Amino acid sequence: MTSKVGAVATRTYREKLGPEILEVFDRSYNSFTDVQVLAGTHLLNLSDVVVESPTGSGKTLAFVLPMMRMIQTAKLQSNEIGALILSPSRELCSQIVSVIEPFAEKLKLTVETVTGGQKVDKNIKTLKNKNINILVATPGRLFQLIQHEKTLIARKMRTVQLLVIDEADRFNEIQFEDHMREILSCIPKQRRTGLFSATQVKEEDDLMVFGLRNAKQVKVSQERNSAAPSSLKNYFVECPADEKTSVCLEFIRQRTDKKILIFFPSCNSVGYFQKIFERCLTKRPLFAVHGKCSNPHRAAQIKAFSESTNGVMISTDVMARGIDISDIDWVIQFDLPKHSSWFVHRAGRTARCGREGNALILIATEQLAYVNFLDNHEKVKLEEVKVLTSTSRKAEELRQKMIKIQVSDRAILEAGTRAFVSHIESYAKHDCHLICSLDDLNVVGLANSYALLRLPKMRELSNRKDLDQFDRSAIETSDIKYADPKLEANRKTVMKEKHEKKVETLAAKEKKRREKEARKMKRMGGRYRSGSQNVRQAEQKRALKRKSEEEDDAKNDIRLLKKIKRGKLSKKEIKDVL
Ligand SMILES: Nc1ncnc2c1ncn2[C@@H]1O[C@H](COP(=O)(O)OP(=O)(O)OP(=O)(O)O)[C@@H](O)[C@H]1O
Repeated sequence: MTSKVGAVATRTYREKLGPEILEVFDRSYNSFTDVQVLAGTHLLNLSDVVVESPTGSGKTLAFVLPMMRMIQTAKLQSNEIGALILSPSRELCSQIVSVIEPFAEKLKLTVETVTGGQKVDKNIKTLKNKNINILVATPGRLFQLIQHEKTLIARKMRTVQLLVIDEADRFNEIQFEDHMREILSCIPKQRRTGLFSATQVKEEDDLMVFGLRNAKQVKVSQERNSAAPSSLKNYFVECPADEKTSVCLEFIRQRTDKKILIFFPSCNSVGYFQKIFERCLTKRPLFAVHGKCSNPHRAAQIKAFSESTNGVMISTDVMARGIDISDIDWVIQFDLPKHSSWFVHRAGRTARCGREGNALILIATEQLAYVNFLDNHEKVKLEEVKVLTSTSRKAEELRQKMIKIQVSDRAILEAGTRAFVSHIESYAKHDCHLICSLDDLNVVGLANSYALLRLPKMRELSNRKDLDQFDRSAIETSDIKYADPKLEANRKTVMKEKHEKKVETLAAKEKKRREKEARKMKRMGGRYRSGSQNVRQAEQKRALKRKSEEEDDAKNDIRLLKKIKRGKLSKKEIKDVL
């Protein structure tokens, strides 16, 4: 990496750090990187800093070195916390601690971490009983501890000289805002604050939340003002959506001696493709991590991948930021990242600190606009490559193989469906939906890349007209068994119970229907009966009425006849009668 910082500034900075810190630094490094001199100088001059420097440019030491010096000169008591470092993931926290430890050992300072995945009561015991000079924490866990022990934590942190926020632009995401506010309420305002990231927040009010005072802006960029290091070559390969998995595998197969990191959109995608890749890349060491794995598993997988020479790691964005594995040759992105700023962080897992590195993103034909977007908005220029060994015939052969793998174990069938669902859900939320919308995505093609046997019903796909192009497999999925005998036995029991419940429900429905029908007939019958009854009654009434009318007529006639016989009828009356 060519340095743009002058020799005088570098020398002055070295002198400020003091002999003990330099002794440890000189054991591992020949010279400072630019960001280390620029950011370190400002912090030691007691200025707040907002630092933006490409991935892999040495930002960790850019805050660790001045931090150690600040604590050393503050002459803290053994149980006083001098610095608080916040980082978004437990892996990054442990990575930062590993950089701090050699310096802490030399200066006889103590470092502790509080992160997710650790037991809360263990964290509280550590805070209560241990001497801590440097605390490295994930904001979520520290926030949780403050909820439990605010007084204790505020008391422990009243001597904090420096607050460092690593991957700072992440902390502007909604879920961190409350955490940040609560944490800042526990540390002194007269501290120094340093924000570090390869893609820094720009808006003033986004910076306000961190309590900065007259912060110095440190921007170290290389060509085209990009957050990507100049030693990183970025590529894209255009492929039909239904050939993505095939292209990805062919690309890996062509690089048998390379260490490759592949980003998938979700935990479920990582879980599913781990099972597929295990059966397709049989000779390659394969590793997988995602946010739902336990701490020990994640740490073990990352360590094993770091130590491998040609390993393939499939991961979610839990490895997208900060993770420092120096000899990754290729980073592959299976699909667009959820946030476009993450593209640089993902790709920046390679080409660390001046080393060469390559990154590839798989772009479906309908996503090509993303290439220009990256060029214009993330200052990242992508060069097109072809994966000539991947053909539509090979993609279909792979799809058939993936179907066979799913048929061999229901757990993989279900993992594939969950993976596809979470892929679509993630895609529906990415921040470039104006240029790469879900509506434009070839969902049926992507479903074939996942080798789905059935298209799952999803709210996100409910209005689509193209789903009937999906070739629904003739395989009866309900016949696919779990490979795990216990799961299969349980499934059979569940299916039997479901069947019996269904029979019962149908029988109950039928009974209810019959009863309802009977009641209806009864009502109808009654209404019918009462109807005919009424008719009869009406007829009877009419008959009675007729009868009484006839009787009245007969009586009138008799009365008239008598009048006529007695000559008592007037001419008019005779006329009326006739
Ligand atoms: N002065 C230096 N000389 C040589 N290598 C260095 C120097 N400082 C740091 N490195 C190495 O460079 C690599 C990247 O360092 P670091 O992880 O701090 O970069 P970063 O800028 O924080 O990257 P990211 O943005 O991905 O978090 C590490 O392997 C580190 O050991």
